[in-house]
Amino acid sequence: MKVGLIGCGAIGHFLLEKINQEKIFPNVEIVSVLDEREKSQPKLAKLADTYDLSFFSDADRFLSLEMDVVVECANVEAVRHYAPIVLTKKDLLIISVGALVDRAFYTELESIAKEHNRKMILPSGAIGGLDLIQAAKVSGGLQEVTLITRKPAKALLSETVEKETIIFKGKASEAISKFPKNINVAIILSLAGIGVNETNVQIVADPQIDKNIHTIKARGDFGEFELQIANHAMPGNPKTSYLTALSILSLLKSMGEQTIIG
Ligand SMILES: NC(=O)C1=CN([C@@H]2O[C@H](COP(=O)(O)OP(=O)(O)OC[C@H]3O[C@@H](n4cnc5c(N)ncnc54)[C@H](O)[C@@H]3O)[C@@H](O)[C@H]2O)C=CC1
Ligand SMILES: O=C([O-])CC(=O)C(=O)O
Repeated sequence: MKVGLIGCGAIGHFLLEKINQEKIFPNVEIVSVLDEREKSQPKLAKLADTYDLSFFSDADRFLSLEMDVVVECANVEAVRHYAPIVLTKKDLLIISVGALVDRAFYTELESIAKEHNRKMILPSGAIGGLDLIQAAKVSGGLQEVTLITRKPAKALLSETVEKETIIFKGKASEAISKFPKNINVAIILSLAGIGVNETNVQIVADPQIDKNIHTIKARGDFGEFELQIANHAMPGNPKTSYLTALSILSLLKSMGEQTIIG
């Protein structure tokens, strides 16, 4: 399976290391990277050489390559900009799912994917339990979903705080507009569950912790559910949890398999 990346920061580098260098999947290879913000040409040339791939800052040339799936690991603006065009040509895995908070945009992407017989693939990212949330809502019986995200204060705030501080309390739709690089998890949880206008979100900046801790609580006809994930950060980006990159790897692996789990 040939993979293209949009964005080559902390997640992109990790995927290159695991897939192209360690070759953890025999039939998967990253063949190309688009990173329009990376202006350092020598750095690009070195990466292209190290990982044996093509590097582009031009989307048309990137998309003209043969690729089975494009993995977005850039940011929500990149999704808004590239997703409609990518989905006319390739399957697209989106990690900056915050861009899908806009219902009209999400519907537009779904209809482009349908028209061009492409798939839009949305990993669980830095959280888990989405299998349960989806099952719980399948016939309408999911009543309440809450996400409490606790991150190191320096990952969320430019100013210092002395003690834990609730910096946001509201719905997922508002949370992502205020913290687009920190709370994509609220949007994937909403898409799996009861939607961005119904999912409750609380964000806590905590100067005492060094992990990204997400607690999900749900209630419905199935019963009650609570799950807490204490994530290590990605080397290279304290805002991003390591599990996010693992969830992309895991989905890429499952795309080549016959059995579906979960
Ligand atoms: N769904 C989830 O659970 C999570 C999602 N995320 C998302 O993943 C994204 C990537 O995370 P990291 O790798 O840690 O970020 P990063 O900041 O280390 O890397 C992002 C890369 O994207 C590139 N980029 C920015 N705009 C671009 C554009 N328009 N076109 C092409 N490349 C562009 C930058 O140059 C940079 O190299 C985050 O911005 C966030 O939106 C992060 C954590 C959890
Ligand atoms: O990585 C995390 O723990 C969560 C995150 O940044 C996001 O959802 O955007």
